[in-house]
Amino acid sequence: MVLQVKGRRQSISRGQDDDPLTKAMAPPPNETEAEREERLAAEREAQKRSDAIDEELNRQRINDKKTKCVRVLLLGQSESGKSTTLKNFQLFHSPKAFRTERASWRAIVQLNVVRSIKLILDAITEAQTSSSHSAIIPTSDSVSSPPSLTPEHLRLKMRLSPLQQVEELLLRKLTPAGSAEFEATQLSPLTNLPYSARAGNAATELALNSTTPWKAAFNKLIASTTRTSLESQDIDFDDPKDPGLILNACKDDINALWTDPTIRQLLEVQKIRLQDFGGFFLDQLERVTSLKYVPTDDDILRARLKTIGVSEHRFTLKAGNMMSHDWRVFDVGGARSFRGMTCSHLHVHQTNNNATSAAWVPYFDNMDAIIFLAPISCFDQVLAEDPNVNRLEDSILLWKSVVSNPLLKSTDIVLFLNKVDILKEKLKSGVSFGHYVVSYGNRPNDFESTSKYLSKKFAGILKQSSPLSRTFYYHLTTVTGSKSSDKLLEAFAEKLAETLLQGEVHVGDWSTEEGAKIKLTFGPSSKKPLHVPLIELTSAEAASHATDVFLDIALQAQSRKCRLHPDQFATSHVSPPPRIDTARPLTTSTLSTTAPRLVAPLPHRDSATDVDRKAEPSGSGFDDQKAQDEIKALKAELEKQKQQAIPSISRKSTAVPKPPKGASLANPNKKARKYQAIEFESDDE
Ligand SMILES: Nc1nc2c(ncn2[C@@H]2O[C@H](COP(=O)(O)OP(=O)(O)OP(=O)(O)O)[C@@H](O)[C@H]2O)c(=O)[nH]1
Ligand SMILES: [Mg+2]
Repeated sequence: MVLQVKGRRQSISRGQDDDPLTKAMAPPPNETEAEREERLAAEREAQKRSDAIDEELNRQRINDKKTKCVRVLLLGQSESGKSTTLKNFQLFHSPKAFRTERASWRAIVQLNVVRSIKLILDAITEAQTSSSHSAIIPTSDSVSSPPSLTPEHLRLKMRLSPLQQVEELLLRKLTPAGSAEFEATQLSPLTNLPYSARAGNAATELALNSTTPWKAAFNKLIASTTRTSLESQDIDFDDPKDPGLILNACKDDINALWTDPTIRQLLEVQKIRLQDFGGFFLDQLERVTSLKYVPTDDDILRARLKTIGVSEHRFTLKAGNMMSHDWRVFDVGGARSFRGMTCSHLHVHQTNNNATSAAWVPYFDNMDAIIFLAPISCFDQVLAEDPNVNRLEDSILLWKSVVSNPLLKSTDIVLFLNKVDILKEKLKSGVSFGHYVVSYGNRPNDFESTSKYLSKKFAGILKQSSPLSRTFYYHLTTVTGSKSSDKLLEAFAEKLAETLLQGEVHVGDWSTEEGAKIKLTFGPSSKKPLHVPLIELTSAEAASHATDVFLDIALQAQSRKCRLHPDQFATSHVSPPPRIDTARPLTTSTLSTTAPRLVAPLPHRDSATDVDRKAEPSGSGFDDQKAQDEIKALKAELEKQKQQAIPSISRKSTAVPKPPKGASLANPNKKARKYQAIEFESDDE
């Protein structure tokens, strides 16, 4: 009988006999009836245990729902803004935790700077290899003639070679010892380029696996000797191996490269608009390469680090008098290889969207809501993963596959039409939306019309493709955006930080002796500097006071901790703030009056008023009659200045020549053909 069984198995599949699993599972060849009974009983018991575990898991899942845990999944293509949205959640609901990670984000911002420079250096290299250069420049393009590089450009390129070392140092800091967790130490490919030649050379982007404890790894490496006064984050500014030292030493060369008109022209010819890339910080070089640089909240939102895998973040949200809710937000990697979805069933342009790892689908079960991010500014860009696919086209395909997925039929989906700021800027600079989205035709090339058009298209797809009817929720978003009031404050804080860096606040008569009269001078190079003796402080207190107060004002004002009351901001348009003339150094009058003017009239007490209070060194010399008189005189002068003031705070960076606008980012004909292939079911407007 046993032989018969064996024979039957052999007849089913000879190969199975070699399979070790089949061998292990097979009953012993000479099993008796009693043994067989015993084995079957054991198997039944094992099955029972397995069912009990399944039941328990199910119960936990139902309990999760009962305990009002809100589960939100962030979806969208790579660079759509998922992780940035998550950072916003963290910033607003666990700001303390968010800010304790500044030290780690400092390294990411520095890496982003290095990345931008490398992209420029690559562009120079490409220009140098003239034969390939002429092959990739579309001859029909009016701005295609490459500018001539001078020996100075090549010298700059050579002088910036130590940046390679900065990158290595930063990566070593961020990556746990011996691990190869970084997807690559190479930097991002130029994803807005039409040239297929680039795709072959495309290096992978800076990325960290969500399971990599990169922040912890970074923190461990930081010695605790020198600390800033900012919210317990640890940055060792005195570390001789701080990569920021090299970056700081290279800052003039970096600036020379970035502001060079020939280089700007070269970037334009090669259709590189660095400003549109995530992690762009070159317009703020002075600040981000300063030795004491600490990232602001906005910097963290702008810093680019590609997500690999899936990460889960938990918050407790309390809205008004409502019960608090536990939220779980899941952030996934949006690059094609991490989606695990296929769009092959779609009738639009067939994409090579095959899954290599089914990372998204397991998270579809049990979600309360999905936030889907579609970056609408990218209508003229191609995917990093596939330079033949238009990014907007990819977003539409992905949206269609998500809303039509049966597993998600009862899940609410909220659409964020994101990167509105970049879209506005692009349209304003003359890039034609209709050129790429052919069905848009000759409609106005403005934000209102294009965003309305796109929202209707996304709504149409939802309506046609959802298995069950659902409400269309959508928002036009800029997830990196600060409020305009914050922007004004940020401009001020930047100016103040710049002034500090330039030495426009000067600590004189320095002494560590007890009772020494240390003098604080605002705007020492202006006509009327303001001297404030710090007579009531000990020298140690004065030192700490001067450092803490001004670092706090400059750095914390840039964070969202300090807000202008909206009304206050509105009036500042009517009665503009004093002009800070960048042609001359910040004067005493602007410094001593701008800070209180911006933050003091807040109607309620908040962190901003705390900062303000700290900003006035009361009891530290302001009772000095001479100083008081000077302040009065300066205030009068300020009033006079206000009459002539212009309604904006001009910044030094505005003096830097901006790149010429109006250049399209990719080969228009190629993109237009690609995108034309998308069939919107109806084009009723
Ligand atoms: N200007 C602007 N930049 C944005 C906006 N949203 C996101 N970014 C930037 O775009 C870059 C990419 O954003 P991420 O949040 O990392 O994108 P992601 O969807 O998580 O990408 P993956 O992790 O690759 O899936 C970051 O540098 C962001 O700062 C926006 O609304 N405006
Ligand atoms: Mg991400």
